[in-house]
Amino acid sequence: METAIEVRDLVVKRGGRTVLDGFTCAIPRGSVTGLLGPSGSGKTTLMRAIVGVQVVAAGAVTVLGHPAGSAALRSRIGYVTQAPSVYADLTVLENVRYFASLYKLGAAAADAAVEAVGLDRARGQLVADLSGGQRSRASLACAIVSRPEVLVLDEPTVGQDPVLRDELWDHFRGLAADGTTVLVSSHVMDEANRCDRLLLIREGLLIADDTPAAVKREAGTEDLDQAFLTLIRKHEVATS
Ligand SMILES: Nc1ncnc2c1ncn2[C@@H]1O[C@H](COP(=O)(O)OP(=O)(O)OP(=O)(O)O)[C@@H](O)[C@H]1O
Repeated sequence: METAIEVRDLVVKRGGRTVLDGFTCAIPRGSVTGLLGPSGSGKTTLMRAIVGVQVVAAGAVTVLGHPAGSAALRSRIGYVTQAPSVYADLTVLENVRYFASLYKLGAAAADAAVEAVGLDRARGQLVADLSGGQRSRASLACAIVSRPEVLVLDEPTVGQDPVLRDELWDHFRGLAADGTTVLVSSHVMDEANRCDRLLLIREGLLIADDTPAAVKREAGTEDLDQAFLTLIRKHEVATS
C-alpha cells in the first residue's frame, strides 16, 4: 500500500520538555487513520508536525513525497484545529465561499462542502450565532472545500450529536474511498472502530499501530477501551 505520510524518528520539544520522543509511523494513502491517546500525549503535536507548523528537534516528516510544510503541499493538505478557524462576522456560506475562492473554486464546491457537514439549514447564519458544534463543522467545511489529498482533523466530532457524528464519519469514509488520506484524532472509542488503522500514542511514544481488529486481538478483548488499557499496561511493563 502506498504511504501518504511518513514520520521517522521524530523528536519534538515544547516548553522545555520532550513531547514526541523518536516517533515513527507510516500512514497509508486513502485510509482513515485514528490517532488516539490520553490528553497531553502528543496527538496535536504530531498533527502540527505533519502539517508543517511545528518546530521539530530531530527526525523527518514526509507528506505525499515532500518534506512537511513545503510550499508544494499547501493546497494538497487540509488541517482542522480544535479551535474552529472561521470568520465570526461572516455567514457559514460566506466563509466557505471565501475559502473556495482561495482555490479558484466556485459556489458549487462551497455548497457541496456545506451540505457534506450538515450545515445546509444554517448556511445563511452568522458564524458568531452558531453553536460550538456547528462552528467546528463550518471550519471542517472550509477545510474540505478544496478536496485536499490529505486531511488532518483534530477531534472533529467533539460537541456533535450522535447522528451528526455518524454522518461525519460516513463522510470521512467516503473521502477515503475517493483516495483522500484522513488522519483523525479522537477520544471516542466507538469512532476508533470506524478507522482502517489506529495509532495509539502515550507520553509521546507509539504503543500500537494496527487495524482496530488487530489491536483488539492483541489485547485479547473485543472492547477497544479495554484493549487500549491493556496495551498501555503492557507497554508500561515492557519499558519499566
Ligand atoms: N504551546 C505549548 N508550549 C509548551 N508545551 C505545550 C504547548 N502545547 C502543548 N504543550 C505540551 O505538549 C504536550 C502534548 O500536547 P498535545 O497538545 O500534543 O497533546 P494532545 O494529545 O493533543 O492532548 P489533548 O487530547 O488534550 O488535545 C502536553 O504536555 C502539553 O502540555
